[in-house]
Amino acid sequence: MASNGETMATVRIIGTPMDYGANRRGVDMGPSAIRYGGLADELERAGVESVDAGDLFVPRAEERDPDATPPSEGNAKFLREIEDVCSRLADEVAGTIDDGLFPLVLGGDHSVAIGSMNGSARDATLGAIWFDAHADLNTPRTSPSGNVHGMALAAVLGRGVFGDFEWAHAPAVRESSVAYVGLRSIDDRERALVRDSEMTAFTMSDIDERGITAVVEDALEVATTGTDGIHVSLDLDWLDPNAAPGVGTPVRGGVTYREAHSALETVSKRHDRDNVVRSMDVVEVNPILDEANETAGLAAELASSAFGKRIL
Ligand SMILES: NC(=[NH2+])NCCC[C@H](N)C(=O)O
Ligand SMILES: [Mn+2]
Ligand SMILES: [Mn+2]
Repeated sequence: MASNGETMATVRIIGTPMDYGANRRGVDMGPSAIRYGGLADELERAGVESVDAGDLFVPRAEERDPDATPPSEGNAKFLREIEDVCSRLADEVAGTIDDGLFPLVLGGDHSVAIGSMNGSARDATLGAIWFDAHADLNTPRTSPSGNVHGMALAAVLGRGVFGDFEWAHAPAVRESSVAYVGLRSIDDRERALVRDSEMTAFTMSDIDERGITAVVEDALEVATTGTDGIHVSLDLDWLDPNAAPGVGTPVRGGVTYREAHSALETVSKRHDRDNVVRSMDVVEVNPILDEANETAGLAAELASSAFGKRIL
């Protein structure tokens, strides 16, 4: 993530057009919308080389074999479809890192992070920063919706039934190395899970009080301490709906356009110094709900800020 591309590895874009985790509502069109929103140009302007691996194959649920294992686990909708996609995504991400490239995964709903993080954590202990309005820490037992995007982080951490699923649980991601930034919408049963966890949770109130830079610097400390590198997971509903209307689960009171850029620049500056970021995903862009592709364009811009784009 060097500002002028001196030390930044080539970025490999991996589209994952999956909407199963959001109960199939259009977020599968995110990868095309983000590309159309100017991702390659934005990266080029940041001085970052990129290659596009195209999109992972995501079968339509109607085509699944009716004799295969049951589609869901308890209340978790489309869990088998998500397992199939995330297992292949994990291989892609791990292979990309092996090739010395930097995986940038375009979602898709937030359950793609299960695949990205499992791939990134295959040969390394991995910290993470979760930029999101939501904690995504439900399990099939606690989820009010049954939507796996609200369980993505719980899956990676092996909580509840996910502890039995090798494709979901990444033991090389320790809870104490995960930091949330920007939380503001947590379900009743999820609140205790977050409070009792070993994760560090920076809410919107923390950002109000301390400013985005101090909070992101602390989050970087949490995620880099005792790990080989970090995963950056960017859910576009982290931003205020004024800036990012094209998401399935918008929540008022999010970060502004400027705060978002500033946060990712802070990540990028740290990466310039210490080469800490291993992988990133940009998720939850829903073109059906967007206004003239604004949210997808913003996703492209924010990715390039993360990779070193500067104003001057
Ligand atoms: N990645 C997301 N947008 N997650 C939204 C989750 C919403 C809610 N907490 C749920 O479990 O259904
Ligand atoms: Mn999320
Ligand atoms: Mn969210």
